[in-house]
Amino acid sequence: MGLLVDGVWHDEWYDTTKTGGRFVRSESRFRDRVTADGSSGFPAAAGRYHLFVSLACPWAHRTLVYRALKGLEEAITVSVVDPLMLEHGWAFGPPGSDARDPLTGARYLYEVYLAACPGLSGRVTVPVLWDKERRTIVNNESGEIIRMLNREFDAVATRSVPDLYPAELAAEIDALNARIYDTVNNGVYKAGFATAQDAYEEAAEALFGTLDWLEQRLETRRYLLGDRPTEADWRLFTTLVRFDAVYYSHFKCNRRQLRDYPALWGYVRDLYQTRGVAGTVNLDHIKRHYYVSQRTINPSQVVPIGPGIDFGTPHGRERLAGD
Ligand SMILES: N[C@@H](CCC(=O)N[C@@H](CS)C(=O)NCC(=O)O)C(=O)O
Repeated sequence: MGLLVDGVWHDEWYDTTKTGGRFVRSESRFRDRVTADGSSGFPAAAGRYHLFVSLACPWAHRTLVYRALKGLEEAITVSVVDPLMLEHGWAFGPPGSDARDPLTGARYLYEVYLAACPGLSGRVTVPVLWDKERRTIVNNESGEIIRMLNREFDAVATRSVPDLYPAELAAEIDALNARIYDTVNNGVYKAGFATAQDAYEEAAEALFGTLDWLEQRLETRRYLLGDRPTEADWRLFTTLVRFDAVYYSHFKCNRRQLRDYPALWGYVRDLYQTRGVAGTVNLDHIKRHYYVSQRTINPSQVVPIGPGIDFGTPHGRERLAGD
């Protein structure tokens, strides 16, 4: 865990002293776009772009879900970092190894950031969308990368899926995303990284307020916006699939488990069983990343043995008509 300051890596944990014990996520730095027509300077093409991901990370996971849904596995290559994020940040091999990323030769992800921008200051996060031709980072904001994967790569996608951000639903998706980002996707981190009781309680109460609200919504709708999944569902999915294994215990989000919510529990299994998605979920990386890397929360670095979760059991949600 750490960050770059003027191109030099510093090993330090998030500083919450100036924010009343509250975790404040920093803005992503690289915000260019790949476009189908190339007007942005980054034209969509098979084999040109690469994703750096962690299988543990819910933000990176979004990009892997889209890549699988759209059949972009051949067109967009991937490097997976080691699940442990320790003193050098994300690394391409386990601690102490000399493993290097086959594409860039880097040992640590911060070297990839420095290749794109020497002298950079800021956090080194996954996912990263990398352009092999210009040898630079196009974008490191998952919400933007999935929008590109949704539309811009259609000429090279091998599976056709309905638009996940259709114009007629865009406003509703944006509104759902805003609440879900603040209280659920980032909400679990705000609860888990809080270093003050009030900051923790505020985040945890808001999180369960939204989960109760989503539970009600999903009692009558198969997906958040009706009878087919959209971007809002996939953004929620990557947090929910980690909930009982890490957020419930490690991040103290323990008023209820996901499995105590009948609709949400069926919903997450429904999404998990969507073609291609199960292969993007790696509970071993997820558990090891959080429990071992985040030593301020779990100093012993012991990884719990449970819970036993089977996302493959029948969910019965086909019977729900959209509204
Ligand atoms: N806003 C970013 C957030 C990505 C992010 O925070 N990723 C985490 C992993 S779950 C990370 O790499 N953290 C490293 C750090 O904060 O130093 C996105 O959605 O792409």
